[in-house]
Amino acid sequence: MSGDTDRETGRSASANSGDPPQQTGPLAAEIPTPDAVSDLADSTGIVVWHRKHLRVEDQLAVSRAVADGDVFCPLFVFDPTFYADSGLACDARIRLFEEAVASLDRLYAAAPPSATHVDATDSVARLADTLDSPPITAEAASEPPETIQRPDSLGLTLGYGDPVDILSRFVDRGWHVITMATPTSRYGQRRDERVRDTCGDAVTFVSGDGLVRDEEWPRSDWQTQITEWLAAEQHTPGWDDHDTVRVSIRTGVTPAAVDRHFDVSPAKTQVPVGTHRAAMTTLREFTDRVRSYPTNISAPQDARGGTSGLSPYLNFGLLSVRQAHQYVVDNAPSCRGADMFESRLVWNLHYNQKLVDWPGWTEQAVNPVFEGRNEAFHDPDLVTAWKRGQTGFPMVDASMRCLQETGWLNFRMRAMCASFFTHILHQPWWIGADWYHHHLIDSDVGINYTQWQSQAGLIGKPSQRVYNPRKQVRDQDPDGDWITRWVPELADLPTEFLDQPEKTPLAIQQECGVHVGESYPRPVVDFEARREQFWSRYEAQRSEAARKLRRPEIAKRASFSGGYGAARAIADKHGAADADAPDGTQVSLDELIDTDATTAETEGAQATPPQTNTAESVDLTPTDPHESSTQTTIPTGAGRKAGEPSPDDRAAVSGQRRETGEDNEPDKEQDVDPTGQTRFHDFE
Ligand SMILES: Cc1cc2nc3c(=O)[nH]c(=O)nc-3n(C[C@H](O)[C@H](O)[C@H](O)COP(=O)(O)OP(=O)(O)OC[C@H]3O[C@@H](n4cnc5c(N)ncnc54)[C@H](O)[C@@H]3O)c2cc1C
Repeated sequence: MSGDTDRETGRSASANSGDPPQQTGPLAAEIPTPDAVSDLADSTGIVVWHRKHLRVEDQLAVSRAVADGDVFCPLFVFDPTFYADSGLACDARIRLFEEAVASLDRLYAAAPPSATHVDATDSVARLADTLDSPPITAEAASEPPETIQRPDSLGLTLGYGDPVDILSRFVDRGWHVITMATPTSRYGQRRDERVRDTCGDAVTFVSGDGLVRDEEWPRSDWQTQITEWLAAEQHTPGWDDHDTVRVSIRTGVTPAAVDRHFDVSPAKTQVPVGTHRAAMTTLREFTDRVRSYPTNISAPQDARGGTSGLSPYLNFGLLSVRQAHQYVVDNAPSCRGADMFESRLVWNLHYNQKLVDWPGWTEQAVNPVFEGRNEAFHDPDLVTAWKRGQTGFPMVDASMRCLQETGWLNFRMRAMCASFFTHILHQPWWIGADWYHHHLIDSDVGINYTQWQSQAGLIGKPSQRVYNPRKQVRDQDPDGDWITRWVPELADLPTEFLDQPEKTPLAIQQECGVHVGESYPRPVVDFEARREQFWSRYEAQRSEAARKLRRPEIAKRASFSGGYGAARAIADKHGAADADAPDGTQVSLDELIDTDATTAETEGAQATPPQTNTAESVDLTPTDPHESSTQTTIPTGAGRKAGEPSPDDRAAVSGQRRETGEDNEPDKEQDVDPTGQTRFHDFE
């Protein structure tokens, strides 16, 4: 990935300049040994390290700690890295997160067993040098709101500094650490590796989120595993079944102090509050109106109050995906809205599984054929026009302004703006993905970056979506209510010109006082010409990209829900005829054995005859020298759902919405292929 010039956090530079703040509590000497707290000899002390998964119910680390520990200490560490420029989160998301930590603190404070409090006086004193220092921009810092204040009786132990350092202090004092594994990349991945290296056997990452880890082919039978996990009993901490003692160390660190120190000043509007009560209320209210969900997904003004609004809560884990799923299954009427919602929760898992399978999604194009795509066309002026909502395409501009002001957009508008950025403006995908990641209050790395790569067409599937923002005006906002809410300078333009203001006759512009090119920009690019350029460039790489999917390591990265079988089916059907040899693709023994069965299952009646592999193209040597060829696992693709389109593939299946009201309906223009080549019907 090239430079960071297009990244923007919005945080004032001064807040992060100068020396990094001191590490603070709890200090090693202030951490009691487990024996000292429980009065039992050789007692087991467990720290539950919360990162995401900010809840106590259906939280495997919490349940394990309560069951297995004599003493347990729930801990959250404010990591200054997330507040620094490199953190990439807008202040609204940071505040929401702080609210969630404070809310978790209150949940613990109210939960049995009541805590043994330990005062960490040295840490508190050190705070004077760090968090209690005056805010950087005194006039800008307002008093943090009630939602991030701590309760009198503390629940969590709060630390501030490098989590690795603080966790190792606990380990040195005889504690074990348990935490929920989370799909991470970049800094989070490196931090987790440092924790493993530093704490060794004393730290356990548990996989309690339904995702499949530590398997060579995680997508093997994935759908079945997910379905079973969603229906399985939730993890409930056995507060009453165990005599576990809870410890809370009073360090003086509070969400409010951290917030004030970093001058967190959310500027967004309509942002939900980050409490567990609000999460539950949101879920209940959505369940009550779930019947109308299908008709409220596509139009941005309907979606704001019509989709669930649960994404920030699911992202920070105030609710688990399973809790939301089971609540709807148990309480919603049987209807299409409930079915659609439940399947979207599976999509959440599907995309997060992708990040588990390959953390590189944030940095590299998943298909190497597309690495560096559009870098040569990088045009900072076009990027700025897109970010600021000044492209001359009203639906794009309304969406981008709405994103910046509220931190939320519905799926269709997110996808349309991503498609426009990469396919029409021809800009590097990661700049747009980082921009979304900064502004979205629900930004989930596992969904945002994988969706971006998918929308940008970097996977290597033959199907592509190019949204037409003019058509979206006609379809989703025919009266222009939403557009003129966000692009008020078009309010007086007659509605029939809102899809293409530049086509408004001059006399009408004169009459209504909207002068295109002055009060509102002309289109920054020629849409049709740009779209044609995109298609021809894409066609030139399409078969090579499809062919790459045959390589096991690329198929693993792409992480189709249909597993390796789905990737190979695409390669066989759309890759170049000399599929294997030129790029040195290595095919495992089991893959060869499995070819017929898998291909037939994935493609059904349309199965492409299996390729005959030449001797040169086949490497029968297992890549791991410790692994004999018989130990090589069978690549996925077997099973009932093999080769079935993944959620993103489904987006390419036409006609679905007309029948189902599905949001992912391809637009009519998309079905018309100007070059006469296969686009949308490949998976039908
Ligand atoms: C380019 C792009 C970036 C995106 N980035 C994010 C992101 O960072 N975080 C995020 O939660 N969603 C993201 N989405 C997916 C989707 O737009 C949001 O989940 C949805 O708009 C959130 O609103 P909601 O909770 O009311 O959704 P609902 O329609 O009520 O859906 C319920 C939940 O299902 C999941 N879900 C819904 N649609 C999708 C989808 N297409 N893919 C994966 N999961 C889905 C989410 O967890 C969501 O909260 C992105 C989509 C695109 C096209």
